[in-house]
Amino acid sequence: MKRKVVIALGGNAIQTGDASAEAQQEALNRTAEQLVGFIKNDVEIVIAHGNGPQVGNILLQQKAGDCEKNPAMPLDTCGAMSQGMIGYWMENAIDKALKRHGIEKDVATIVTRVVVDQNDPAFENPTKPIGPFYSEEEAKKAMAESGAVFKEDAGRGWRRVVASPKPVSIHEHHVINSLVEAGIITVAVGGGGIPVIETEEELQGIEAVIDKDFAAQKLAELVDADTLIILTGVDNVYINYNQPNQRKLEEVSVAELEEMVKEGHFAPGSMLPKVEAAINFANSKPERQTIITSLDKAFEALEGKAGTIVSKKGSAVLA
Ligand SMILES: Nc1ncnc2c1ncn2[C@@H]1O[C@H](COP(=O)(O)OP(=O)(O)O)[C@@H](O)[C@H]1O
Ligand SMILES: NC(=O)OP(=O)(O)O
Repeated sequence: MKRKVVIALGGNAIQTGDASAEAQQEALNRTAEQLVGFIKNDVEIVIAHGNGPQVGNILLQQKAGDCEKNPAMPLDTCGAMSQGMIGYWMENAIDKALKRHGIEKDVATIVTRVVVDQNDPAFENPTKPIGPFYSEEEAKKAMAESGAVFKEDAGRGWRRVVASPKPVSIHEHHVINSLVEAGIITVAVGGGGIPVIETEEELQGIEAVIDKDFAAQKLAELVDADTLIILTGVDNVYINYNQPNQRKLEEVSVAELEEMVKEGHFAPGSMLPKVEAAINFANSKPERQTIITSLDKAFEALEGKAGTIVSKKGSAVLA
């Protein structure tokens, strides 16, 4: 049986500072080249990606110009725009990479709606940073003028924050699974998916941005993937991160990682959601594993030779 892997791409896979279309497409060309390793080895992949910088910028662009003739779109619709934009760039980048390697395979993007609970406490406490960074002075001025919430983002500056409810279900998961089973490289739950709530009549968009790591975890469960790979800016997860006594996690069990969460080793706005998503997926079935690593190490990690590998039984190897 072929391996089925859901890959969640971190921010640096798409944007490394320069927010222009050219720079983001260039970053995706490099990302696609790394992903070819999976395809060459006959691994079926679903690609999920973030959208924090992009959806924030799209939201800002809504305010430009004549808002009567050119009305601003709400955040859920901006999320859909970011899925289309990044999916389009990703398709181009993957097509080019496949061509360079002489591989014939199709790639498709699914505009994905993700159902959330309208009573999720996240709606009362916005935490998801989107868009550009500001100085404290600029952020406080924008808060006073617009009522939007801005918070300091991990020592990097101030950013707007919006609600980030947990994904409950993924409306298009059957379609996504059909594509993957048909051997099509599938881009899905972009930006964590478009947040919707279920009413009796319809799926209704709601203003929020879902965390892509949690959405990728939910999708990996629903398409019955064997592995969830969370790609980010580091090769491994660390305990005592950035301290003289930091230690790299290689193979780790769910129970061991849960203990480390309790000890406060993982930063809430960055590594903690990844670790939580990793635990949830690995815990969902004994044969499932989650890998957290960098894009460069992704394929090596799938072979068990790199990254932090989380499974139900694990075997904590602290290097
Ligand atoms: N305990 C930890 N171990 C490893 N990295 C950590 C840890 N705590 C925080 N980090 C930081 O979190 C980053 C990942 O979060 P972030 O950049 O927000 O994610 P993304 O790649 O999805 O954009 C890592 O690149 C690293 O700098
Ligand atoms: N939606 C989301 O999780 O985006 P980032 O990964 O860019 O924060």
